[in-house]
Order: sequence, then C-alpha cells, then structure tokens
Amino acid sequence: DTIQSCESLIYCQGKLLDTVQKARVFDDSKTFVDMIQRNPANVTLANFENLMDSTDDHPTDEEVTQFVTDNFVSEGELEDWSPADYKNNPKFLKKIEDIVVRDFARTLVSIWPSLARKVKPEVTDNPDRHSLIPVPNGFMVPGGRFKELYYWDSYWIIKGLLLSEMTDTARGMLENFLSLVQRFGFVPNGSRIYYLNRSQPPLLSLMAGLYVEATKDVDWLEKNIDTLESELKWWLNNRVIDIERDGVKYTLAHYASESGTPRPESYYEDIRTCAVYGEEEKENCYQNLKSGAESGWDFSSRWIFDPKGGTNSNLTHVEAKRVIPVDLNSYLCKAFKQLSVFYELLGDADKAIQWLEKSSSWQKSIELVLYDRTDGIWYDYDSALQQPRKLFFPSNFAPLWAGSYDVSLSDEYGSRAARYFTDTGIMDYTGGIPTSLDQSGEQWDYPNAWPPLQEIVVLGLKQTGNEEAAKIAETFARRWVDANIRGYNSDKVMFEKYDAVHSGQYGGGGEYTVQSGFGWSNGVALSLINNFYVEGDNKSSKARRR
Ligand SMILES: OC[C@H]1O[C@H](O[C@H]2O[C@H](CO)[C@@H](O)[C@H](O)[C@H]2O)[C@H](O)[C@@H](O)[C@@H]1O
Repeated sequence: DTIQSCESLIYCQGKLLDTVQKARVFDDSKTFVDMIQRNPANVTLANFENLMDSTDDHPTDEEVTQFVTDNFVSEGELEDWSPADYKNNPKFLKKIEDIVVRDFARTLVSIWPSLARKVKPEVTDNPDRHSLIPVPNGFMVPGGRFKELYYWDSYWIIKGLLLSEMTDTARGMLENFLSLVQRFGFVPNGSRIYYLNRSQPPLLSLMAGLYVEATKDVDWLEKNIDTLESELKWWLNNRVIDIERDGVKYTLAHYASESGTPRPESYYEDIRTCAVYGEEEKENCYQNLKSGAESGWDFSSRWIFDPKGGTNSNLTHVEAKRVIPVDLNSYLCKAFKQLSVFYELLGDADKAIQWLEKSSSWQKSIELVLYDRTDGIWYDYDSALQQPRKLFFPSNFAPLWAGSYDVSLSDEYGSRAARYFTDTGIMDYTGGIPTSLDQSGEQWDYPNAWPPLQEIVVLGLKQTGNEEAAKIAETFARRWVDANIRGYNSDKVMFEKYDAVHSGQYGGGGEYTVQSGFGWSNGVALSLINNFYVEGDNKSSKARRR
C-alpha cells in the first residue's frame, strides 16, 4: 500500500494554509510550510479558529502575520553535521593535471561540510509540529531554500561524494531514501510531508549502482535489494500509461501526480495559475502542476501546450501528464537493467532475466515511439495528439546517457545525435547547453543551463564512442567547468543553474530567486572534471581552456 497524500491541516491543505498563504506573509511561499509549530498541532488549529472567530472569518494581513509569529518559528529542526568520512584531499584530486581545475575541484570538495545536515531528535519526537520528514542519517542538502533531502538532486550529490571518498555519507543518504520507500511505498520529491503526493525522476537504483560499483558492498545490496525493487514496482504500478503510435499500442511511463490541490510550497502561485478554471478543471490544473514538479523540470515549455500542441501558452496550460518524456523512460530502462545486474551479482538468475526482459521491452518502445531516425534524436511524445514534440531539449539525449538504445550501433546513433546537436545551433552557447530554445521566463527553459542536463548530454555523447560526438562532449564539458570556475571566482558560490549565453553568470526565471550551495552543481562539476581532466585524458587541457 502506498501513501501518496498528506493529510496535515497545517502544511498541506485546509483553511489555515489557505489563509496564511493568501495573506503573502512571506515573499517565498515555501517559507511558511517549512516553519515549526510552537505547540502541538491541535493547539495551533484551536488558536487559528479563535483568530477566525474573533475576526468574523476575515482577518487582516497584519492579524494573519501576528498569528504566524505567535504560533510558528523558523529554525531548529536540522543541525549542522560533520560527516566523519570528510577528507579535504581525496586521491582523485592528485590526478588532475591542470592546476586551476585541481584547485577548483579542491574547493568543491571543501564545500561538502557546509551542506551537511542531520535531523534533530525533536522532529522524530513531535512529528505533528513539523513538515520535515525525519530520516535516520546525516545527508547533503542542495542548499539555500532547499534545506531538506531531494530525490533526483541526490544522484549527482552521491556521485560527487563517491569521488570525494565519502562512501559512508553516500550509504547513509541511500539508506535515508530506502527508509522513505519502506514508510511511504515510494520516494517523495523531498523529505517534507507536503512533497508526499509526488516523486521525482527515479534514480534510486542508479544511485545504489554507483555505490555498489565504488565499494563492491554486495552484503549491503543483499539487505536492500527488495526495497530497491519495490520502488521500481511503484513506478510500474502508478506511472505507466498505454499509448498509441501509428495504430500500434505501447506501454511507457509519464509523470502523473493524482493530487488535485495547489502545491503547499507554491500555494499562492498555483492558486493564481489555475484561477481561470472552474472547480473540476482546477483539480486537473493542480494535478498537472504537481506532475510537472514530479519531473524535476518545474517549470518548462516542455509541459506547456497551446491548442495545436505547440508551446505558445503559459503555466495555466501546463499539461505534463499527456507527455511521454524521453528522460523518464530512459531512467527507468537503465534502472531495470541495473536491477538485473544486481540480481546477477546476488546469484538470482530468474530475477536477473525478468528485469533484463523488462528493460529490453522498454528499450524497444523507446525506439519505436520516441526515436526520430531522420532527425537522429529522441523526442517527447504527445499522447493526446499522438505525435512527437519536435523541440530541442537536452533530455532528448537521455537514451545515450542511459544506454537505452541498441548500443551495438552506438557509433551511428552518436554520429546522428552529434549532427542534431550542431544543426540545432547549440555549439554557439559558450556558457553551457541551454534547457530549451524557448525563452518562456520559466526556469527550465532558455537561457538557463542546469547541471544534471549538462552531464546527461556530455556523458551520453561521449559514451557513444563516435568521434564527432566525443568532440562535442569534450568541448561542452570544458565550457561547463570553465563557466563554473568563472562564476565561482566572481561570486564565491556555486549556483543551482547558470546562463548558457553568458558564461559563469547565474540563471534566473521561475518562481523563486536563484539558490546557491549547491549539491548537484558540485557533483556534476566533480564528475565532469573526473571524466575530462584526469591524467591520461588531459593532454592539452590548458590550451583548450577558454
Ligand atoms: O519550490 C518550488 C519547487 O522547488 C523544487 O524544485 C527545484 O529545486 C529542486 C531542488 O534543487 C530540484 O530538484 C528541482 O528540479 C527544481 O525545479 C522542488 O523540487 C519542487 O517540487 C518545488 O515545487
């Protein structure tokens, strides 16, 4: 049984949340739902009822602000934590020939302790006073307003931790996710109860793959394989859809939250976005916003539809559920294969075959529904109009990253993808690969360049072994590292996203101001440095640095 909703009348739904968020007590809607109650929840609710009674149900914004001050505090559920396995000079740094890049990598490693947190015992003792979901082990947060554990961010955080030889911290984070699966049946978007009605890109088994590869810890795998499997089954049971292309039926996955209420952490924004609709359509509008958030791309023209199936509209027309996303299906295909590898390691041949077959059937559907042979790339599929969305997104390259295509033809696939990359004009962007070519003002669009998407395209192209693809990969890995260094030198922080046009400048748009820290930025930079700047792979790095 899975719990996919949050019942809290303070943090998730109800009059109190509605009143506080509509009063705009804080500029950022997330601030309120992250607050701690001074009293048990029943006292907070009784105090709120008194406020409503004494104001004839119409408190002024000042009265609401006073109510929040009297009943909530901002800080105190997480403590800074010193990971015992932190080292400031992990071995891989020595292998980096370029001194500037080596120093930068050392700086990235030195940021880990500032992102390390542990949940205080008070949260476990008084769960009703907090929106934070307690997890047993210390972990890395993304940074800034993102003060909790995030699902897909952690894939790249764990990559960086493993390069930094922080295997205990990586294992602790994995076990946090496993404990969430055991409690809720799936991994929520993040470790807050208001994230309980959606997940995020399914990368848990792949994180476990990174850990097992680095440590060869098969005993750990044996203990946790059932939970890893149950997470993937959750996706198969809850996020799969039958679609039709050219008269043939296929089964693939989509992002699809069932919850038809505003996101509590963006309550005011969602109410405004869906205001044009009547009650029933509103529910659909909220479900689609939450499904967009489940994709990790919140928000993007990728989920926006005009009546003709184009993107010429706005957030009110986010229809994430109708999209069959290239990246989601590639992650799942790779995860199924990963599970098969795990079962082989554990000596369970039947299960190994079962998951390999699942991966192969997924791969076939990806090829037949999403691949465009003429353009040499994969496209998202619009299940409503039964047609591909032929738009540039870095996620189009995800099958190369995930190996979810016929890898015996990798040179051909790589060559075609390289041609697509240059034909779409992406070579012009010196600050990184843009998220789309649509300047919608949303944060997962042009001109923003996001760290995980850089890794997916760059490693995807590199892994094909095709010469042209490998050249593009190297160019963009170096451009990315240069942009990160430039940004760090001027602002002394790592940002969550950058600007593809102006190298090193931070990105913008969307519903909150740019955040720094930053978990996945550090992980991706370390991963690309490890792939492109370490000894043997790095003959003339100084000459090529721009
Ligand atoms: O508060 C708005 C949204 O914030 C998160 O999304 C963004 O930050 C996450 C953490 O770095 C990242 O995983 C996500 O891709 C970003 O778009 C949160 O995950 C959303 O659910 C939330 O609505």
